[in-house]
Amino acid sequence: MNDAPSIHVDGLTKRFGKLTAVDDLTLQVWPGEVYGLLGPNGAGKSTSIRALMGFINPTSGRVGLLGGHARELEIRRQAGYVGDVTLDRGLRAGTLLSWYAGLRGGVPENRITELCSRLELDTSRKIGQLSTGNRQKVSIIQAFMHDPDVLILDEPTAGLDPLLQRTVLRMVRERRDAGTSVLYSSHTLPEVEAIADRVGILRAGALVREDTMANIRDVARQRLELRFAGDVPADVLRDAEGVATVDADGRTAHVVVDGSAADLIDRLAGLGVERITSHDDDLEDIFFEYYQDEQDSESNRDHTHEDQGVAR
Ligand SMILES: Nc1ncnc2c1ncn2[C@@H]1O[C@H](COP(=O)(O)OP(=O)(O)OP(=O)(O)O)[C@@H](O)[C@H]1O
Repeated sequence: MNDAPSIHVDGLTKRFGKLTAVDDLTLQVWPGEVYGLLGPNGAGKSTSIRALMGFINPTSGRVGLLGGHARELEIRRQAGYVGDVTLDRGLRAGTLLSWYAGLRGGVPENRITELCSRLELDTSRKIGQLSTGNRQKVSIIQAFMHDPDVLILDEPTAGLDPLLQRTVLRMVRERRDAGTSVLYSSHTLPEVEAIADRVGILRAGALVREDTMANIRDVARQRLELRFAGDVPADVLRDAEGVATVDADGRTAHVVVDGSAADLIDRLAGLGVERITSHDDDLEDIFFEYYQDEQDSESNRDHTHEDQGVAR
């Protein structure tokens, strides 16, 4: 890992009237890392990202990209952003992409063609005639076309079908492997789980948990369904390390394990297990804990809306 983060947010606070949208947020993203910013609607993800991009001024705290600020042209040239990108509806997609290429100091034509074909974008159509998903593709292509050193992606797969979502995740991984720092905001867990090396959970504007995806997986609960050839050896299962609960139902046992299932699997040898099913909701438990509380606190928050004149 390099010794300086490419993206840093230090004590960022953003208030809109009485509403604290972002509350003392601190995070760093290192070269070659994807940082997943996860949180329910209204948690403050977009506001943090807008401040990071220099579209709005922080109430307090500091933000930085590549040792400078996103408002500096040289820094902006090395950054890619997907989020509130306003696209000129009257222009053809191809013309707009060429214009973006010019802003970036020139991008080889075949790079743009390659991205358009990966995302299946028809560049001859006018932006105003494109569906939401196709407009999102234009936004993604302009962000990736110049192989940026930092990528700030605010819900980049919004409006895309599952196949294209996977293409975008693959594109993000390719940039990450090339050393790009990626801040990836999403409100869906499976997406963040699939892409992030580290994850920060934002709730009511504050970071309530930050950890590596690997650590979160290590402590996450697992729900296993074990089907035995004969009776369920419930006592053996209960004795295994990490096993929280065992429910026997005929020849099937429903077992909840905290963390590693290694000891349980060792003990199962020779006990006639015919089938093991793992339910993929282990991580969701962790996240739902936070989401649940968020719904309560959201309803208590003061939603004073002020137009702060977002600059683009
Ligand atoms: N210009 C603004 N004026 C007033 N309130 C605002 C403004 N922009 C955002 N907010 C409020 O700040 C809070 C955080 O919003 P933000 O858009 O950052 O959340 P988010 O996590 O990105 O949510 P989503 O997933 O829905 O995009 C919300 O309560 C929102 O209503």
